[in-house]
Parts: sequence; structure tokens; C-alpha cells
Amino acid sequence: MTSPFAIESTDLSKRYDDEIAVEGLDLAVRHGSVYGFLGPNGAGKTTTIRMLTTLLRPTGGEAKIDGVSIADRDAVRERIGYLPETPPLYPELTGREQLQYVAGLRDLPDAEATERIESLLDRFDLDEDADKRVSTYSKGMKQKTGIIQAILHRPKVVFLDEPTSGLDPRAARTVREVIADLAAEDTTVFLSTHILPVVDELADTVGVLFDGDLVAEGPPQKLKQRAETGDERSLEDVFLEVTQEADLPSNGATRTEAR
Ligand SMILES: Nc1ncnc2c1ncn2[C@@H]1O[C@H](COP(=O)(O)OP(=O)(O)OP(=O)(O)O)[C@@H](O)[C@H]1O
Repeated sequence: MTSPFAIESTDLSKRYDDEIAVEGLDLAVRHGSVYGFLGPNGAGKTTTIRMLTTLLRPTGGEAKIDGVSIADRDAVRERIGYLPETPPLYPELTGREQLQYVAGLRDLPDAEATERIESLLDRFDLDEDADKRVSTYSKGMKQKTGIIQAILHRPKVVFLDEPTSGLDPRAARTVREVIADLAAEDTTVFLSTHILPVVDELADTVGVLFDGDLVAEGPPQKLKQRAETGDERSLEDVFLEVTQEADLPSNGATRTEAR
């Protein structure tokens, strides 16, 4: 039977010399869902994403993407798209050339590549600037190009690190709509961001990482529900609480489960 999970990790860990960046991470992210991956600066989010996207070798544990071990780099890379914090772009290419280049790397047939590139350029309001060099692009224009190249080949799983970073409100809304569309088409979206309303709106499940450890996980609605009183609090309240609680060893950090 095929696994219901697009992303699975067991005891995934990364140690840099004596610094433990990620410790024993267990993830199970369903196909076609949006997973909001939260955590304070330095919590280990980028390290986790770099391991799941095969860019960094774990020092412990195992993970599978769409059923394929991250040890099988080529097979995993075929299945994923990744928008890192700084999108990898060639400044001397135009936006359109950059996307054509990526479509070529992904072996997209020419006609499909052209159709996909043009429709995404149009959707992100980048069509009029597509023949300018990337070196002349604003931060937001580079970010839009980075997002398009991450989803161009219709990956099964897409990892987005702060996708709305540097985007104006209209473009940020487009990104939110694109994420919802991807999930509706059964693409799994692993979304790392500090912008909690975006996660609240889009995520099926939220995971909060703190000091390399998952300290809370569940659907946003459940996490926001106070168990004792039934009152609702904001996702920001939840975030502040679980990342502070875990900070105080005397409190005995517990994982808030609300699956
Ligand atoms: N190449 C490296 N060498 C040594 N330590 C590293 C390296 N990369 C990351 N770290 C450490 O690992 C921990 C996790 O870093 P990581 O970049 O994964 O955090 P993050 O959650 O993505 O943070 P942010 O929200 O600030 O982007 C930090 O303590 C960081 O200093």
C-alpha cells in the first residue's frame, strides 16, 4: 500500500560539531496538505528543509519524500520544488530565460514549458518585465521568479521558505492563492514562515519547532482552542506560549498534540 504521507521523517537529526540544530524530528505530512512549519529564529527550520530537500545530509534518522528515501537524491529532486530564502537566479539571464533554463533542467517539453511559464508570469504580474535581466529586478521580482521556478514542473511536494518575503500585498495574496490551488491539485506544500496569519489561513497542520524539537503540532483551529476553557486564542499566543514553555526546563516542556 502506498503511504498516505508525502513527507515522513523518523528521528531526523542534524548536528553541527557540538551544536544540535535538529533533534529527533518525526514528521508525517499528508499528500495534498499544507504544513505550516513555524519556529523562532535558529530553531532549525532551514536545516530541516535542507535535509528534506537532499541539500544537507542528516547526522541521524531517516526521511522519505513521496515514499522515496532522501538518500536517493535524484529521485527525490524529481519530486520536489524548493524556494529557499534567497532564490538561486542567474543575474545575467532575463526572467523568462531563467525560467526556460529551469524548465530545461526539469526536462519539461517545450510547448508545456512555454505554456506554463507564460501563464505563471502573467499570474504573478511579471510578464511585462520578463525580458529584463534578473540583475535589474527588485527583491519582490526576484522572489516571484523564485516562486515560479519552484512550482514550474508541478512537483509533488513543494518547500517554501518565507514565500511572501519582500512581496507587495497584491503579490502576497497571489502567493496565498497559488498555495491553496497547489493543495487543491494534490501538491503537498511545506510552508515555513514567520507570518502567522498566512499559516492560520492556509495550513491544515501547524508544527512549531523550538531548539530543534517539535514542541506543538496540530490543526490551527485545535491549537488555538484552550483545552481548559474552550476559549480561542490567536496562533501568535500559541507560538509565544509553546516556545517560551519549552525554554524553561523547570516547566518540563511538553509537546502540545492536537492532531
Ligand atoms: N552551517 C552551520 N554550521 C553551524 N551551525 C549551523 C549551521 N547552519 C545552521 N546552524 C545552527 O543550527 C541552528 C538552526 O539553524 P537554522 O538556520 O536551521 O534555523 P531557522 O529555524 O531556519 O532560523 P531562521 O528563522 O532565523 O531562518 C542554529 O543554532 C544555527 O546557528
